[in-house]
Formats: sequence, structure tokens, C-alpha cells
Amino acid sequence: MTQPIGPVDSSKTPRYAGPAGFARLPRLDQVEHADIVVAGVPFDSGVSYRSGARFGPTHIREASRLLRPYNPALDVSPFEVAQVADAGDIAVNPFNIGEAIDSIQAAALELTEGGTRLVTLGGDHTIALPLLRAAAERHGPVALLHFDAHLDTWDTYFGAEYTHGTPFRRAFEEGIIDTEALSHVGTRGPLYGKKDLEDDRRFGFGIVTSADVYRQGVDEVVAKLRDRIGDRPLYISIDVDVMDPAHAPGTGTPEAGGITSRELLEILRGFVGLNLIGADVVEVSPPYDHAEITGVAASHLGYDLVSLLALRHEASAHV
Ligand SMILES: N=C(N)NCCCC(=O)O
Ligand SMILES: [Zn+2]
Ligand SMILES: [Zn+2]
Repeated sequence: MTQPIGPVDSSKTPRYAGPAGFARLPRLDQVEHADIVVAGVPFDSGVSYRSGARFGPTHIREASRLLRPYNPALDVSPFEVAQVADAGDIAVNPFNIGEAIDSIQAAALELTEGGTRLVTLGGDHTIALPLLRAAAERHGPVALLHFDAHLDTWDTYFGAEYTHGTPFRRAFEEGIIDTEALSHVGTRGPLYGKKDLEDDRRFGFGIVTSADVYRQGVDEVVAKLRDRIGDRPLYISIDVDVMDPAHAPGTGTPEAGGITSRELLEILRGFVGLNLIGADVVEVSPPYDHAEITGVAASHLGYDLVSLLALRHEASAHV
């Protein structure tokens, strides 16, 4: 096998020079085959409050210039053990949500042909629905780990079914998620009523609240989640508003009392060995960011997700 093409060497070309692919990785059209791709979905027509997440992918890529090739927390050089590439943006219709959802699903299917794993940078949370549809087409109903301040299992907004507050209810109705293994992590903040939680439970979701992470700690939370997921194909969806606004100010529907970026990264790192098949990082809204705080956090989340997928790829290549 030929050596993977790695990122631009930041000791030769300053990291602030040249175009920003995710982690300065090659573009998909520069490699023969990719084991893992990172793609952006600049779409925010599904938001209920502040907009701007359409600028998320570009912002996360910019903030990712400082990433380095070795991940000590997971003891892996992800870009050496797997060919990772930036597939660019899936450019979708901002004026027709239905069409946008169909385009995202089609693009995700195309990108994951031949077993390639996809990490998507949003974009608002609406995009999780077509990404889950594509994942289910490949793997059947998937286990879902959903990091978010919000449940995102509401029914409609202004009568609209496809919004950033409703993707996981639609996913439940469509039978594309495995109701034995659904968890929200980091949930907090006011709801519309108790019924929100009753509906959510009926769909099969378990909840690890932001307060649970604080009271029980990362290790206990990881153990519980691992137990629930087992070896099912797993999709991870991370809404950056799962972090406290102090750690992720650049987002559209912020809620006080969130987890830290350290807790979030440490929980993710606890998932080594699980059958992760795809992931997204959504709801980064650069106009509300400060000093790239949210962009940096999101770029590290993307990096650790790619690292988990790379470890998985390495393990499967040696069986
Ligand atoms: N998915 C995110 N970020 N937010 C959903 C909030 C829905 C609401 O406005 O109640
Ligand atoms: Zn949210
Ligand atoms: Zn969300």
C-alpha cells in the first residue's frame, strides 16, 4: 500500500499560509482513495434563533490550521494510519430545505462509497437527518450518541417538520436509528413542557444531563454509554452548544450550565474500540464566536473523531 498523503508540513509552510483544508489535509481530488473524509455543509436555513452556521465549515477549517499530526490522548497519528482528505463543501439550496436535505443525503452516500467514513462539519442541526439516512442506508438503523444542550426531538416549528430542533424525531419516525441505543449527552435548559421529555423517552432516548456529567464524572458516563452502545454501528452527532457558552460562544441557541471542552473531548476519547461509522460537528456560528474559541473547540472535536475512525480503520486493516 502507498503511504497516505498527509497534511501540509507546518515546519516548511507556515500554518497560516495557503488554503485551509481541514487540518491542512489534501483535498479529496488530490488522493487516489480516502479512508476517511471531512466535508462541510454550509447550511443554516433550519435555525430557530440566531443564524450564521452556514459559515461554520470555513471557520472550523481556519481554526484547524494549528492541529498537529500526532494525537497523544489516543496515541495515534490519524493521517498516517489512514488516508484522510477534505472533500470540500456540499453546497446546498438555502431556499428549499427539502431539496437541501435530499442533496446532503445523496452527497453523504456518494462520499461513503466503498467504506469511506465521513465526518461532517455543519451547518445547523437539520443536516443530521440526511446524514443519518445515509448512514442507515449503509449500516441499517444506527446507535446514536447525541451531544447537545437540546433534545432536538421536537415535532414542528411554525408547522415545519425539517428544522434544527426536529431531526431526531424524524429519524425515529423513519426507523433509521436503533431505539435500543439512543442517548443524549449534555442536555440542559428550559423546555416547552414536561411532554418534551415524555415524547423523547417514548422514542427510546436515554439522557445524560450536563449536571450528570458534573456529578458522576467522565469515566462513569463513558462506562454507561459504552454499555448501551455495545458493538452496534454508532453515529455521533455533536452540537457545539453542548458546551457551556464560555467554551462555545459561537452558536445559535446557547444555554447556560454546559460541559467544558475538556469534558467533551475526554468523553469522546472514552469511545475507542466502539464501532463508530460516522459523525458530525454542527451549530458553529462564527458571527457569534470570539477569538475562535468555538472554532478551535470544533476543530479539535473533528480531529478526535477522525482519530477514533483512524484507530478503527487501523484495527480492521489488521484482522
Ligand atoms: N439544535 C439546536 N441547536 N437548537 C434547537 C433549539 C430549538 C428551539 O429553538 O427550541
Ligand atoms: Zn443544541
Ligand atoms: Zn442540536
